[in-house]
Amino acid sequence: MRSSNITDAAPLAPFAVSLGDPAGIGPEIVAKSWVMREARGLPPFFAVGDAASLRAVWLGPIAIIGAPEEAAGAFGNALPCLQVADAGDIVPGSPSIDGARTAFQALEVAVGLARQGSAAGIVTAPVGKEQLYGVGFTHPGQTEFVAERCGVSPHNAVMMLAGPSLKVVPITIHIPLAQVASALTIDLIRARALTTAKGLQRNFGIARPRLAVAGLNPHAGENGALGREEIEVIRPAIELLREDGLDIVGPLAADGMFHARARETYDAALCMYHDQALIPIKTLYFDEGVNITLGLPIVRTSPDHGTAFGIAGTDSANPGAMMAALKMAAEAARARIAHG
Ligand SMILES: NC(=O)C1=CN([C@@H]2O[C@H](COP(=O)(O)OP(=O)(O)OC[C@H]3O[C@@H](n4cnc5c(N)ncnc54)[C@H](O)[C@@H]3O)[C@@H](O)[C@H]2O)C=CC1
Ligand SMILES: NCC(=O)COP(=O)(O)O
Repeated sequence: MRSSNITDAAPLAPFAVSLGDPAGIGPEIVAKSWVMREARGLPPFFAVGDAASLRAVWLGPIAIIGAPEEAAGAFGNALPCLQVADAGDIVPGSPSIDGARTAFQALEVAVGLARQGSAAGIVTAPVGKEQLYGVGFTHPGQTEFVAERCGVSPHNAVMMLAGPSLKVVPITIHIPLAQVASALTIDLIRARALTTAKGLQRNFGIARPRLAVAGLNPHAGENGALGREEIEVIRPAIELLREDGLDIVGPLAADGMFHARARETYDAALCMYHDQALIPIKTLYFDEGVNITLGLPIVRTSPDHGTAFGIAGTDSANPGAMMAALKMAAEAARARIAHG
């Protein structure tokens, strides 16, 4: 994959890191990232959530801050934490209603801080979607929530998962597999592709992004013998996107487009459904994969993995993806400054 030319000279405000579900591994990977801040060259950041969720899994220094402006001064000596709610009794691995409410509130506060310019962007630790749905969260995921708070329609907010040699975009995201074919429209593919191309320019400094589009059906439909979505929806969308000026190929057979040589031919793969996109990236880069939302006025990244309730509280969570998310957030913020 081509590398972008991003300077790391620009000074940045600290990033707001929502701690996610207090009973998941979010607090642990945020604390471990703070410990590794100098070794990994991480940008300054502050946690947003209930400091008790950090204390439940970590003995290190925490500085409770009253405002984001206090974070930069505290960051060198302690993990700054903006206390937003009381999650009640926190038992790592056992999610609760109060914990889900705290995760929701932390996300809300973090987005607000980034929107008002008090944070350079947001990095979101994992939430339990089932738990959030139980406390009135009506969006499929954090991606759509952040988009709405930023005034961006969900069609124009793109979920991209990124690792060192692969970037993928699911065109449809958190919907049942049985609904994928009917949810795929020319307009949706076109909106996602245009946002992806702009996002690659703006956040990664890739001047002329090359996009590859997967088919939906086996062998990209075999000219209609194995399904007609490629002929009726995907190919017409690609033709329109070429008229829009994009460098774009497809529909490609999905099973053959993720090997190493194929990955060198494009900057991002547009995939038709969640697992078509996320299986290759998580297989290659589970411990360093980053979920970045394109199309927003603010920078938002997240580790690619979930809450891992099964290992929460065991001190075995790998902070690699969280650290990669922090680094990518800083690179995206600097690229936006450099490229406008
Ligand atoms: N960005 C987000 O907020 C995301 C949230 N989720 C949520 O997470 C919950 C659990 O989802 P799962 O499908 O089980 O995925 P998961 O990513 O939480 O766990 C999958 C497997 O990977 C392991 N794992 C995950 N992160 C790890 C880390 N940093 N270090 C070591 N091992 C790690 C887990 O122990 C488990 O074996 C669900 O409620 C889902 O909604 C899932 C993906 C992303
Ligand atoms: N599987 C990716 C995922 O669940 C991330 O969703 P989001 O909460 O970042 O929208």
